[in-house]
Amino acid sequence: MSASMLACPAPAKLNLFLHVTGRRADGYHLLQSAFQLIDRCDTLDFRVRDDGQILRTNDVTGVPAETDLVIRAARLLREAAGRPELGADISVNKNLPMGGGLGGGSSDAATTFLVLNHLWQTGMSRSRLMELGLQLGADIPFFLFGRNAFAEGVGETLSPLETANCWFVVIEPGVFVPTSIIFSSNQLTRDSKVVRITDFPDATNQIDSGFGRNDLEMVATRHFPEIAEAVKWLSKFGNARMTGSGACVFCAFKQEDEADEVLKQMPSRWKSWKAKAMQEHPLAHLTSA
Ligand SMILES: C[C@](O)(CO)[C@H](O)COP(=O)(O)OP(=O)(O)OC[C@H]1O[C@@H](n2ccc(N)nc2=O)[C@H](O)[C@@H]1O
Ligand SMILES: Nc1ncnc2c1ncn2[C@@H]1O[C@H](COP(=O)(O)OP(=O)(O)OP(=O)(O)O)[C@@H](O)[C@H]1O
Repeated sequence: MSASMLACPAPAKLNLFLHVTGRRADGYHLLQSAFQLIDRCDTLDFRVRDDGQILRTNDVTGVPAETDLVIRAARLLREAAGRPELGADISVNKNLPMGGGLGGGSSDAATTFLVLNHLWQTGMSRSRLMELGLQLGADIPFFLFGRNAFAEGVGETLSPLETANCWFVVIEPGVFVPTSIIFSSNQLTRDSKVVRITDFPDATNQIDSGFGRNDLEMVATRHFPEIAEAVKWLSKFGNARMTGSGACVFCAFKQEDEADEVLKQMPSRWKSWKAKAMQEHPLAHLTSA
């Protein structure tokens, strides 16, 4: 077997809103969130090996290969398939900031599951891959689900969601936010009222409605003033909020030129960019239901 797939995309996500509605006995939090795919991506290269070795072929700053979710996903898939002879060379080209709330590591892992399941011909269904993904991280099932979603549970109960075909301006405030610090804070409110998926506005009203909020934002902005500053600045142009557990901050716009205008005015101390909403994961076709 000498198959390969190069420059495979691992897109980012934004949490359009994120409510914490409770806490499970194991400490994990019950959430409700709208997950939106955007066209800003990491990319990964895969080359199949037949000697049972799974290797990362490049360095990723701050992520030793042993702890990389990509390597852990490949090993877990091989183990679940019971095929110890399967191997791969994988390179991970990072474009998404770590600890940014954009789900970069989770998306890299999901792309690994999708591509290796295809190249190795391990024949796992999408729902089986989602079960495996959840063992490595709460955001991974969403990227395997393949489309925008209303999420419940710890993020693993997913329903398809219609979202606006809009543009986003995203600010990287330049701080790394460890997710566990935000969730373990005693300042975090954990009692948001449970909403129904039908309460989420339809695609035409989403941008103006400003539905919901990100409950993690209050804690993150107290720990990291840089995030508070970015939210304050971007709020001049619309309904700006943080994604996931931070640090990135975003605002939606109906037209691309509105996003361009905001980027022109952006203070130079922040890295910032625009991205377009995507309706489908670019690799969704690689697996069946
Ligand atoms: C905040 C979100 O980004 C929203 O998309 C995700 O729920 C976080 O997902 P993730 O980064 O994949 O998180 P994981 O690696 O599974 O968990 C990191 C840590 O966050 C906390 N955690 C995470 C998810 C969740 N529903 N409740 C939690 O309390 C746990 O302390 C966990 O140890
Ligand atoms: N391939 C990977 N890319 C990035 N981070 C990885 C990867 N593998 C493991 N990690 C670890 O995961 C941590 C979080 O990275 P990630 O980019 O997923 O953050 P995030 O965008 O805040 O995620 P989330 O939105 O899921 O909270 C990093 O600090 C890193 O140690």
